[in-house]
Amino acid sequence: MKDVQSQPDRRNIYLQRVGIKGLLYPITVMDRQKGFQDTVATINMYVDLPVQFRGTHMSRFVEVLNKYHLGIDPRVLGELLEELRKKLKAKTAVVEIEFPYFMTKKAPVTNAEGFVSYTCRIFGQKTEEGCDFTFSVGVPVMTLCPCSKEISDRGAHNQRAVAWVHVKSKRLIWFEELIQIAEESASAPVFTVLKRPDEKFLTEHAYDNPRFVEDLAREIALRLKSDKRIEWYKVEVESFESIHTHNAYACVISEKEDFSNDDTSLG
Ligand SMILES: Nc1nc2c(ncn2[C@@H]2O[C@H](COP(=O)(O)OP(=O)(O)OP(=O)(O)O)[C@@H](O)[C@H]2O)c(=O)[nH]1
Repeated sequence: MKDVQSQPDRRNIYLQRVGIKGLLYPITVMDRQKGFQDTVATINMYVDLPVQFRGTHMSRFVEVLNKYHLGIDPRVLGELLEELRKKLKAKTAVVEIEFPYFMTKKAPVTNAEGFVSYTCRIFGQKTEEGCDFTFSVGVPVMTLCPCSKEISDRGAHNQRAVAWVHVKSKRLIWFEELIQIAEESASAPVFTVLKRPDEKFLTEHAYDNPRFVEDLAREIALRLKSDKRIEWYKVEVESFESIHTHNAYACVISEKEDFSNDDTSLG
């Protein structure tokens, strides 16, 4: 059978990224409470393609993933990326993994339990220089507006928001730790199961902790800045404003790195 992908190409155009996108795949991730958690990921995998090749060998991406998809952690991902580079004769290999991560949360007053899902992302890149990983988690929270509270005789507009926390770190940081930082920094966390006593508590707790999106981004950044394990961070807060047709947004990127490392654009 002719191997079209291996045919020479004469257009002299280097392709930074070729590969597969949107692969739904079962994975196992580390879980601080239970050891491991099975979930379903959407995976993108890319390599670079030198000018002389017509196409990459797409079947090899999934062949490599088949060997490594259990126990997704940085060591395993480093080996997966190195094997991709070798199998596809590439200089750079990239993997992007997004998955729902479930934690059981107890309501603040009644301890009623329910699963809350958090969107987690792992970005990994391997070049001749080495390996680079960014871990991200989107945390749903509540924000209550400080201005609305200050100027109104009664009440204050409040809404759900999402705080995206992106970190590069020297040592393992649990997603649970980043989730806790975001929830403690917001006006209030959000839950799946809430009884009336819980609802009363959260309503009053949020009112006592008003937060602009700027406040929440800064509060989270302060906590990340003081964590010696963290080499780089980016915090994005987007609040789904209850009184606007648009959202409010704030972003802070750690001053340690330039923006070129910013492989965490949302969407
Ligand atoms: N490079 C490339 N491959 C594509 C594209 N669209 C589909 N493919 C598929 O990629 C698959 C080929 O993958 P390869 O890994 O080259 O398959 P193979 O040559 O049998 O496997 P190897 O012997 O490992 O190279 C086929 O199913 C192609 O149809 C494309 O746009 N670009």
